[in-house]
Amino acid sequence: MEVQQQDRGHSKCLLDSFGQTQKYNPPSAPQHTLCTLQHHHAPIATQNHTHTTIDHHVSTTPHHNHIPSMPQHYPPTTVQHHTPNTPYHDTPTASHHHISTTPLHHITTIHDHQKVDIKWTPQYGRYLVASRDISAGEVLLREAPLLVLPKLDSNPTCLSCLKRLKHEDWCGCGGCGGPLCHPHCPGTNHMAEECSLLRRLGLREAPHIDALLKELNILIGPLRLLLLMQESLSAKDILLSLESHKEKRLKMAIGNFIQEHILGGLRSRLGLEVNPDTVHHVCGVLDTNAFEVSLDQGDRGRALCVLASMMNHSCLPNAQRWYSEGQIIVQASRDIAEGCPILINYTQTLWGTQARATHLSTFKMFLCKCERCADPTELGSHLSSVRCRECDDDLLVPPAESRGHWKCHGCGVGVDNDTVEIMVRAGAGALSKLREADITTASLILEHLKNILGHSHYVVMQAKQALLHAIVMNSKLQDLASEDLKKAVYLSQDLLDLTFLVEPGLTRLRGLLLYQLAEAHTELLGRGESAEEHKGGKTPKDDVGSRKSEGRMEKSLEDGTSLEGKVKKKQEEEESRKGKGERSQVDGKSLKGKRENIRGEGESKEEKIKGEGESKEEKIKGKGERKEEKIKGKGERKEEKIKGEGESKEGGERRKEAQSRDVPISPQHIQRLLNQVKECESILQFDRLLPNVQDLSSRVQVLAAHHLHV
Ligand SMILES: C[S@@+](CC[C@H](N)C(=O)[O-])C[C@H]1O[C@@H](n2cnc3c(N)ncnc32)[C@H](O)[C@@H]1O
Repeated sequence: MEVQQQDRGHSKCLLDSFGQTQKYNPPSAPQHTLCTLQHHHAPIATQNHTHTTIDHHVSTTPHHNHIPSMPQHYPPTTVQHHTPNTPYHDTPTASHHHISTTPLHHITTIHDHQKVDIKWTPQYGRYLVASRDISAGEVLLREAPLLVLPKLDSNPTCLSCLKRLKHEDWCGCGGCGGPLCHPHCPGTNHMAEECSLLRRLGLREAPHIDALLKELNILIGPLRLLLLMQESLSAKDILLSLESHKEKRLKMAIGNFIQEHILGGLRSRLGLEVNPDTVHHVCGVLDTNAFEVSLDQGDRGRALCVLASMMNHSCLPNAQRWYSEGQIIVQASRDIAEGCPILINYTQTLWGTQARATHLSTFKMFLCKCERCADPTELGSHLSSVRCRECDDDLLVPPAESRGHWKCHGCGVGVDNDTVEIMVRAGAGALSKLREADITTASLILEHLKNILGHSHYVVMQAKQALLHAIVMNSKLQDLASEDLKKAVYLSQDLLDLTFLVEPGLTRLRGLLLYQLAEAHTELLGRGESAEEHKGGKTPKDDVGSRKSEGRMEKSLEDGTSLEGKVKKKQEEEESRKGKGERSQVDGKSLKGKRENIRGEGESKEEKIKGEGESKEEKIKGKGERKEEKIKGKGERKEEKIKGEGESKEGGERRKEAQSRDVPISPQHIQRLLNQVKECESILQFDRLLPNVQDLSSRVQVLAAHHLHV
């Protein structure tokens, strides 16, 4: 496709041949999606003028007990109020607010099997609920985004297909000079109107100037939204109805940034006459509602999906989203009963409570009050707890109140928040070095972090994840020592245990960990070796074993505070919660069967509870030994600290011993591996990793045929 100059004096965009009615309409999007909004065209402002006027008034001022106004030209429907059998207990039940949810409703009804409704409460705003019982793994909705945008960072990104480009390695659009991956890029996102406005930035004249690319990067999102609003009344109505937290943001640093750089940039650099209110609103809409997505080619971008953006947040979610073939897919990760909210995680599973709270209050303007946030131990995972330097044996647990002291369960010492923050910051600094680290470096950093923060902290867990990644994803497994492969097996099992507490269900993280576990195990089995199993055998002390430090180890399973106790309790809770779920049958399989699959790896509940590292009996026996070790070990540990080993000598030796011990391959090993790969394949069905999983699955079949003689 050739880039041509237009008569009017501004360039014709590469994508002109797609025509106006195709704008923002991803090729694979079904006809009945939001993209049909393009039928309602408003005239496009002429670009011959020095200033283009985009002047929308934002009428969505959030108000107490007042539902944000929605477009009027749709028949109003009644908002359903939340029923009290859900985590949203404070929902009003008496009052009846009326709201036109129709633009959103319109989207929900386009689906053959409508599974979601929209509800509203003053505290939570609008949110999606399941309109019938849903089983884990079910797809709840698919939606083509209204807009797709580059990710907010300074790297050049193809304006049309959003491919991330190497710094000097891109061609400039013949019109505006903006980055494109190829003159014939098949993407559909860089449109004529945008192209002619961006020309004023001067990228054609100075294409590789960092400052200009950064400017482009911050302006492109709001600009695309403003152009869409100008072009389509329906889109405008919908966008104005989305939450932006404009009023709150105006009082914050982000408000000043938008005023100065975005409003200023749109006006002075692109020559647009824009209403400040509208600009603040669209920026807020993007920050509040757009999802960061992994695009099909693997690059990151932002997608604004109207219906999916109605999902509220929980740090203990029951749903997750994927982006595949130009659509957002929302999938239940756990069973969801009719009327219950569909909740996704706006943050990361492996972040501690303070990190999650900072993100949510800064970018999403709310404080999460979920079960995990309310529990200082984070559901027994101790992801935020740090190593107590005083007694060296136990963990400092965060205070229930934000101002209180962190308390050690073992020696009772109290430490203030600032001290802990310094420790965490020191640890988090080391994490950045882990991104591209090789196995040796990643192992060293992990040991260093354990030494600073203890074994359970989220920074340490992220380091474990990075080491696992370095072993399984960044290396040729055939070239690795069996030691490293066994390490990968232990790390993935440890992280799987953690997800059972803080992210139960059929989640991407579980799928990824199962994949990594199975890859490492398959390579080992191919060598005629096996890793010491998590259940049945003992896990090395520095992994699951040591996450329950001595103090906590002394607690029995029954009191529910040890890791096993939590896991057991969780399983029991799931069991009783699922009692009702038994009635629902999917593919002839009971939910119980599914649950076993979730908990997975083909083992019985009994095995799981008892098998997470050691039997109860061993624990009781171990108690005495540990006490003894504790007394005698103080001196040793001091010495070890100086040496900076970060784990007890015995622990290290036990780990090495466990890793190098020959474990005979049994049919159970093979069966478990088959189950893991099968589960992983079903979890990652929308993930870009799927081809790798399918390849692994074939290799496991061959291995199974060999070992099971089938
Ligand atoms: C993507 S929107 C979700 C839809 C939104 N509730 C609405 O009415 O438009 C994100 C916003 O929803 C609200 N929200 C989401 N999860 C919440 C939660 N767990 N508690 C309180 N507010 C929440 C916050 O205002 C947040 O900025």
